[in-house]
Amino acid sequence: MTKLSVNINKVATLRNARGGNNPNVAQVAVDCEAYGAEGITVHPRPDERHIRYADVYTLRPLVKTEFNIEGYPSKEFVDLVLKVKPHQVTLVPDAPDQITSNAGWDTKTNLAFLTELMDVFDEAGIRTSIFVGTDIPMIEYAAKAGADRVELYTEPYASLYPKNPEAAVVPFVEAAKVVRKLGMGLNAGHDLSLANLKYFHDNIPWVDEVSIGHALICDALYLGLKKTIEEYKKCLH
Ligand SMILES: CC(=O)[C@@H](O)[C@H](O)COP(=O)(O)O
Ligand SMILES: NCC(=O)COP(=O)(O)O
Repeated sequence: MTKLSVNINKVATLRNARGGNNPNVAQVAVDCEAYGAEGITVHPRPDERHIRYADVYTLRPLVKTEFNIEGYPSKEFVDLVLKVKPHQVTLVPDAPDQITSNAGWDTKTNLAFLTELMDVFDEAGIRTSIFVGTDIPMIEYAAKAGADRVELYTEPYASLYPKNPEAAVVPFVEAAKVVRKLGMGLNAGHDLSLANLKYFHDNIPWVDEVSIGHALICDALYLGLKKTIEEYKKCLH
């Protein structure tokens, strides 16, 4: 079964626009779970332009499904994750001022750095995931670093999908097969949407979890949050 983890960054973006507490990010997380989300993802960035470090502490006792914290492993981020102890931490190689994630790790160059981090999080009992592209050696080095899972960066799939779905998914199927062979769990995310999720899942039904934020929150403007989550879950069956 593939779990749907809702990334609530964009809910925080809207809240931050006025400086108050509307929408209430914590309540939205609770409601996402009530509507069927099997996880909540947050990606705190150094400028706190959406999810703030304080939100992460607030959310921890409220999230009853799976809490996934994504981000670049700066000292502040690692300290936050070790204090909050989510179910899963996903390491993403983003620069501090990056608009959004736009690549996976070079796991070969960063092998020593990532291995050390995997050890730290393992010791704290937190499942680890490394954000990677579909380049097979990058997946193999993520396994060498000791990651429990990888998260495939799906933006290249999402951008090619409207023109050529088959060509878009082929590298992801190949990468997903390697992940399975190496005995790691498989996550996927970035720009997944109601338009492209079902085809992705039909081709890679063994994906453990997808984390979806931007498109899902946009769809919720039209469909409402409950119906939106139900529609995304239908794509995963
Ligand atoms: C790793 C990843 O693909 C997502 O976490 C994405 O970066 C969401 O972050 P933004 O909401 O800041 O775009
Ligand atoms: N890990 C990907 C994620 O959490 C959400 O990415 P997006 O759907 O906002 O592009």
